[in-house]
Amino acid sequence: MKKRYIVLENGSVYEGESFGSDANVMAELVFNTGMSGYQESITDLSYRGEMIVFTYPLIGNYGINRDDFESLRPAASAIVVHEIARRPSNWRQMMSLEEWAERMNMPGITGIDTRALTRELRDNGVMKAALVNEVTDDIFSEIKKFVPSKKMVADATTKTQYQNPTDGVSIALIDFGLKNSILRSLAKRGVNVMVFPADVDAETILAANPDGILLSNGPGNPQDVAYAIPTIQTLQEQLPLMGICLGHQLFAIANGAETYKLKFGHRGFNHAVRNLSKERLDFTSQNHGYAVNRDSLSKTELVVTHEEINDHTVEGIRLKNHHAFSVQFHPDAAPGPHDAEYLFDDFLNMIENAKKETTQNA
Ligand SMILES: NC(=O)CC[C@H](N)C(=O)O
Repeated sequence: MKKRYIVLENGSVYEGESFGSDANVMAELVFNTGMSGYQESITDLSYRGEMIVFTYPLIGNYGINRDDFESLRPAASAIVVHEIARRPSNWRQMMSLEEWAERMNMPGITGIDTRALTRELRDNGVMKAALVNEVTDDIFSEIKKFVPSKKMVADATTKTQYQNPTDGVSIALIDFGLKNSILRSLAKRGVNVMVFPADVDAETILAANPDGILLSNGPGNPQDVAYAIPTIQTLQEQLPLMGICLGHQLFAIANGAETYKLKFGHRGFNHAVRNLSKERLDFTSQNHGYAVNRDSLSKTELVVTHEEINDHTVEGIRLKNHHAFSVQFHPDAAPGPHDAEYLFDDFLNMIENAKKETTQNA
């Protein structure tokens, strides 16, 4: 195997061995604490522009299967592992992670002390980094100069509108880089899903006559998706609305709140979240580097509904006097626990109640 290096913007260099593509890449280096679920994470479009360090020491031990894709190609820029499994074994396995990385041209590095690397990221915060074949003299200045794309959502979203038609309730899903498991969660509930590109306007959505609006997860900084804000503002006045992850952050911004970048984010699936109204704790699947600023909520009509139990960051909000709420975590799970899936049912109930109110007031 060929030697490869991870070079961090703070000057640290880690040596390992290449798998998959040996192209040089620059991205933000983040860590994921899931003990499994690498296939879902690597293909989750929210990871665009990010290189994932897996803290679990053996990655790839059950290979790649047909069912767990969150999108059909790798979304992460590269992956960093302590040890890539050489002999994966699982009844669902189609091929090894290594083989898939090669086919998909995804760069990877193995043989890294991921514990030391993660500690660096925890102490310093997430950093820009390069995965390279050679540590050149000018690599550090190149990393410093590297600016992550502000068009990640535009690159991840669907280019055309499409539908998963059923006779059920109709939900317009705005795709900021959606995970397949959101579609799976809606399909399981018989929802007629209409998926729209991220830059859709409110008129186009309203013309399709949906019963509710769902804002998906997605990559990058929510402040780079300012073009979606007027659409959200118009739609929340007319229809029940739910937001997930990036969709949650955009819903917050649309209502006057602010977002900020977390030091090292939440990426894993053992993040316990308290539902403040039900006094209920759920283990949740998370993948976010930004969060809603709690202090900024005081000047809005938003209330906090969920918080992370360790760092108390805002994990859910709702809009007073409206059928509209959002969560920072993934009720669709994948990877991770299904504790929070009830939120899709809450949303469908909300849509039912809103319909009843409209009929009563008519
Ligand atoms: N999973 C997501 O939707 C992530 C939202 C946003 N890109 C963040 O990192 O905070």
